[in-house]
Amino acid sequence: MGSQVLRLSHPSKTLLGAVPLTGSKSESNRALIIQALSGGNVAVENLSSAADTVTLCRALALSAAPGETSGEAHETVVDIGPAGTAMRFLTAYLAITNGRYFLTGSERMKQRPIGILVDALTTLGADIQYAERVGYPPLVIRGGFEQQRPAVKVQGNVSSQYLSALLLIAAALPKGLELQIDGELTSRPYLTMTLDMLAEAGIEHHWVDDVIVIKPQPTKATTLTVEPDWSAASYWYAMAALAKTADLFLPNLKSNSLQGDAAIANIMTGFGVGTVFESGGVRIRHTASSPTQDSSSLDFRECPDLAQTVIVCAAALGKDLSFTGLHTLRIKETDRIAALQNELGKFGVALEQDGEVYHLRTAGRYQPSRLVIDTYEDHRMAMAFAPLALAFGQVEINDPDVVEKSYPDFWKHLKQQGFVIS
Ligand SMILES: O=C(O)C1=C[C@@H](OP(=O)(O)O)[C@@H](O)[C@H](O)C1
Ligand SMILES: C=C(OP(=O)(O)O)C(=O)O
Repeated sequence: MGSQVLRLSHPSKTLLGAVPLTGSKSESNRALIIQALSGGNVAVENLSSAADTVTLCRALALSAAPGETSGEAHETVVDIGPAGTAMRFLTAYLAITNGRYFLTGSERMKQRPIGILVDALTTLGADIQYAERVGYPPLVIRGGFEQQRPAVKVQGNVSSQYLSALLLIAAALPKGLELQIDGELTSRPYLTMTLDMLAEAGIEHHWVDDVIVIKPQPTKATTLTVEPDWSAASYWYAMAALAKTADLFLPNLKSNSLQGDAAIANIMTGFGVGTVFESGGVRIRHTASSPTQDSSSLDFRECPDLAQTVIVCAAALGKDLSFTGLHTLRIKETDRIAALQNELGKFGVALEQDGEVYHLRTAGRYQPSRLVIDTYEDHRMAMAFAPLALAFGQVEINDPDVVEKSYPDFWKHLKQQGFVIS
C-alpha cells in the first residue's frame, strides 16, 4: 500500500455484488497445527491469506528444518510478530517438538500475557524459560519433554487460546491430556472450534462438566476445508448498515459455522441488515430502516473480535447501547477499550465504563470537518472505522497496512465496492 494514511469516501453509498473473503484466520491456524502433528495425514484447503497465517506457516517450516541461529548453539529463532494465536499455539507445539527455540514477537506481543499457558505446559513437564519478563514472551523453549502427568488445571477467563493450544497438542502427548477449565470460560466458540476441527481430523474428546479429556491417538487422513472469515464479514455488515443501498453476496459462508463470529448475522438485524443463507454463501441487505435498539445490551464474551465493528457502527447510527463481555479487549493487539474511547471521542461519542458494563453515549455526536482515525497497530481498528466513510462522507485511516494481519485485500475490496480511496 505504501501510503501512511488513506482518505476514504463513497459518493453513491451503494454496495452491490460479491465480496470473496479470505479464509478464517482462526480455522487456518488450527488447521496448520493439526496438519503439522498429523505425520502427513492432513491436507488443508482455502488457507487464509492473513499475515498471521503466513507467519505461522513459515514458523512451522522453520521448526521442521531448523537453520537460523541466535548465537547460542542450535537455537532456532521464531519471530511471530503481532500474531497472538500463533504465539500461543507455537508455545505448545514447540514444547513437544525436539530442538531449542527462541520464540518472540512484536513489542506489543511482549506485553500480551502467556504465563497461564507456560505454567500449564511446565506442569505437564515442559522446559520453558522467560527470556525477559516473567509471564510474557519472548520464551526459550527446549522442546521434546518427558510428560510428568496428564492432568492440568487452567484458568479460563483470560484467553481461550491457552486452552486451544493445549488441546491441539493433546493427542500427541504420550499420556494424553485431562484439561480442567478453572472458573469462567471466555471466547468459548474458539474452544469448540478447536475440538470440532480435531474431531474432523479423527481426534476424539470427552467433555464432562469442566474437564476435557483427549487420549493419545493418531489423526486420520482427511482434508480440512477452511470457511471464509466471519470476523472479516462483520465489516461488510457494518458497511451495509451505514450504506443507502446494500445487496452483497459473501460466497461460501455457512449458517452452521465453526466460527462464533457468525453471530454478527443476528446482531446486525438490530442495525437494519438482513441475512439470507443461500446455497453457496450469504446474502446481506440493507433493510428499509434501522430499528431503534436503545437501552438494550449486547454481550461480546463469545465473540470479542466483533466488539469494535459493532460499537463503531452503533456510534455512527446514534444507538445508545450497553455492552458486556469486553474484559479481554485490553490485552489484544492494543488496549482496544482505550483505542475505541480515543477514536470515538473524535466525533463526540463516549464509551463509558461502569464496572463490567460499557455504555455508549452518542448525544454529543457531531460531524467533524475532518476525521482522522489512529489504528494503534490493530487491524480491527482500521476495519471497524473505515465504514464511517458512509456515515460522515469522508474518513482518513492512519497506518492502513495494519489490515494485513487478518484481511490483506480489505482496501482492494472496498475500492471494488465503489469507495474512492486516495
Ligand atoms: O483462538 C482463536 O483463534 C482466537 C481467540 C480469541 O482470543 P481470546 O481467546 O484470547 O479471547 C480471538 O479474540 C482471537 O482473535 C482468535
Ligand atoms: C485478537 C486477535 O488476534 P490474536 O490474538 O491472534 O493476535 C484478533 O485477530 O482480533
